[in-house]
Amino acid sequence: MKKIAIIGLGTMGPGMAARLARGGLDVTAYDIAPAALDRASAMIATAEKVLDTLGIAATGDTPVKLTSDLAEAVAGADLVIENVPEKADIKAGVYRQIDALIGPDVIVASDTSGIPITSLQAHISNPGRMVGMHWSNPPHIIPMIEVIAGAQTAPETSETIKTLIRSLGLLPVTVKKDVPGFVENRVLYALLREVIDLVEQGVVDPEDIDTCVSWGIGYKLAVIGPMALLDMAGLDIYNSVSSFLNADLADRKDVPDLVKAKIAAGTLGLKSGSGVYDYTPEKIAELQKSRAQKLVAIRRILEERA
Ligand SMILES: NC(=O)C1=CN([C@@H]2O[C@H](COP(=O)(O)OP(=O)(O)OC[C@H]3O[C@@H](n4cnc5c(N)ncnc54)[C@H](O)[C@@H]3O)[C@@H](O)[C@H]2O)C=CC1
Ligand SMILES: Cc1ncc(C(=O)O)c(C(=O)O)c1O
Repeated sequence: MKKIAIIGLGTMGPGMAARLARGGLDVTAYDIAPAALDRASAMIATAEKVLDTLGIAATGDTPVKLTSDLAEAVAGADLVIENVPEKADIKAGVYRQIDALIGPDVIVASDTSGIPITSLQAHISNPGRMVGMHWSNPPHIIPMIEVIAGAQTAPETSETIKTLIRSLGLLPVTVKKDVPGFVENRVLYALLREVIDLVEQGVVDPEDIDTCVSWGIGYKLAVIGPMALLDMAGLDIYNSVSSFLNADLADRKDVPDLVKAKIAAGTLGLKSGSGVYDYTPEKIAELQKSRAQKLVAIRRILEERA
């Protein structure tokens, strides 16, 4: 694996491009939107500084190349990673475009947050070469990457991606069934459903639930995984609490009203300056810097190299 094309340079693409290039890979990145290409250079430069802080030495010195030409991006690529919006029709259109430009042996990976790979690989002429490669945000800092095979993914395709992830010093997690949301987002969205419900019901304010989760279960889970936590608490305790609590937990099937109202108002979070909280441009810059510093410091401790 030498040459990688990244398609889509929004929230995820730039950090991923920087991380792969730091691993010695020859990365070319493409976006359909000129504004995204303009923003990408600064985002890649910021990610590179964080990688320096993480002590991840460069194994080559090929800088990420940016292009507005899809054919140029995928020319000679061994792997194409798709990072376009989480809309099945947009992704399908991109796969059809890529398919006409690449040979049958080129691996096509999707960073989809949870669209089953089996449905996406219907748009690729060699579906055996398509696989899910789900990074976590921010992709240059979080070392875990889910690898998901669709019904038609060849076992060697998944193996090649896992080998690549390990060669970068990152952690592949094999998702054994192509379920919506895979594993990480099934867990995260179970948490987010409950959190939003508690705020909507007036049980707790956003600031307090962030304190509760970050300094309670979040802090603990970084060291003790949830299955290990069951043993630490005692399965008898889980049995007692779950026998009355599970039936009371949020179970709504649709998008919560709080989120629908914010979307209707155009308040999407950091990207629009307001979401659950309000942000100034200065506050966003400060938050991104301090969050990266703290994530790097925690990662160094968890890797026992503080
Ligand atoms: N935002 C997050 O925290 C995470 C997102 N993901 C997934 O990664 C994928 C990308 O997500 P984001 O980076 O957040 O999205 P985004 O909306 O920030 O960026 C998507 C980029 O794709 C570009 N694009 C749209 N149509 C295109 C086309 N036809 N060809 C090339 N580029 C095109 C847009 O111009 C934009 O720059 C999605 O599937 C998402 O679910 C995965 C992990 C975390
Ligand atoms: C809210 C949210 N949704 C999806 C993802 C993802 O992993 O796809 C993330 C993330 O943090 O990476 C997320 O925060």
